[in-house]
Amino acid sequence: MSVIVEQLTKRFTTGGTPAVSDVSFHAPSGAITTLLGPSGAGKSTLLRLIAGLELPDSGSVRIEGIDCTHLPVQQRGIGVVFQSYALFKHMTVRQNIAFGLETRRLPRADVEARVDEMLRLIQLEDLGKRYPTQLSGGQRQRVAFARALAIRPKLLLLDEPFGALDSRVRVELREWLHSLHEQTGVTTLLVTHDQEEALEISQHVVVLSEGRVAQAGPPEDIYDRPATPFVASFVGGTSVLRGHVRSGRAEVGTLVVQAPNSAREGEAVHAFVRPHDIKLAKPPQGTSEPVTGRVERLKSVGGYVKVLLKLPTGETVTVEVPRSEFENLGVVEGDRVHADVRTATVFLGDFAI
Ligand SMILES: Nc1ncnc2c1ncn2[C@@H]1O[C@H](COP(=O)(O)OP(=O)(O)OP(=O)(O)O)[C@@H](O)[C@H]1O
Repeated sequence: MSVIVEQLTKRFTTGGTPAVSDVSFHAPSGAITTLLGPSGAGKSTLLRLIAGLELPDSGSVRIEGIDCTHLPVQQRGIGVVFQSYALFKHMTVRQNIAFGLETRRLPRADVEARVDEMLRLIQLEDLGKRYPTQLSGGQRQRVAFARALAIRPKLLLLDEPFGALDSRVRVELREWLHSLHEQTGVTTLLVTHDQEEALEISQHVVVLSEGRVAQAGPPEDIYDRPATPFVASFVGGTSVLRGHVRSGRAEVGTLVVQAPNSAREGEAVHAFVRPHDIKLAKPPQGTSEPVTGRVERLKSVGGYVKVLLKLPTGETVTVEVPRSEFENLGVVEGDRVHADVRTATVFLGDFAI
């Protein structure tokens, strides 16, 4: 059960900028595919086009090999969960889960059995008689999943399903979705702007920017081998440094990193450096040897310390140092330090980001 989207374009205003522009991608069968991108990238519009809640100007959507581009929502075999719970307030949890089954006129006993199965799946067996207002946000969202899955959809579409929840519940439900997916194996498309969520729970990621696909592939590829400066800066909390190619290496500020093989002497470069890919060292006391930069700010964030390093060029680099390592380092704000870049992604050329 895969989804193939081909050259999909959608404009909301005639002659205006398309919300989705010539988008093609493949969501593999049985996998979780995330549509990842910043606000306004076109993620929800794309999901709504696949669901049949919007019609494209051009292009096609194929679900399980069938061209669904112009099929009504009910005939696409999909389940949808939105950010806002969208449960029926006047119905109990059981009635909400049964809703889709009843509209399909299934025998009563089959409906009851399926609702019981769904309540077990979402681990809310004891709450079937409650109304949505008597549930926590996380529980409501689990009911929304049960309702979407009850009809045995071929495809599950999730539009920021954890977006309205606090960060602790979000992380819990992320784990929960992972195991739910292991149990059901339903092909899933998840819209999120949260890169950690995308990298953690999906097997395939489609990064969108301004209505277009910036890169698609397994999460490791997106993280380790970003194809464009946009992907490199959007995924991984990178610092961007400008510089030039000198003797086959990229000199960015006081840092030196590997340049692409095709680099020409003197060519402009942008280096994208991840916060945990820099190693800091304090120069021995009393030496006047040149350093990489000065520690402008230190901020302890849970298990690591965020160090803002100011380079002589005026550029700043964010470095994340594990707490234990930071204590051995012994630096305070204002200290001058050495920095070594373990790895960086370098793009050639002069461009705006
Ligand atoms: N019904 C609509 N009418 C007009 N413009 C729309 C409509 N829906 C979306 N847009 C526009 O299309 C573009 C893409 O919006 P979309 O909601 O798909 O982005 P998104 O990536 O899901 O963003 P977010 O993460 O903020 O929800 C935006 O510029 C938005 O203003």
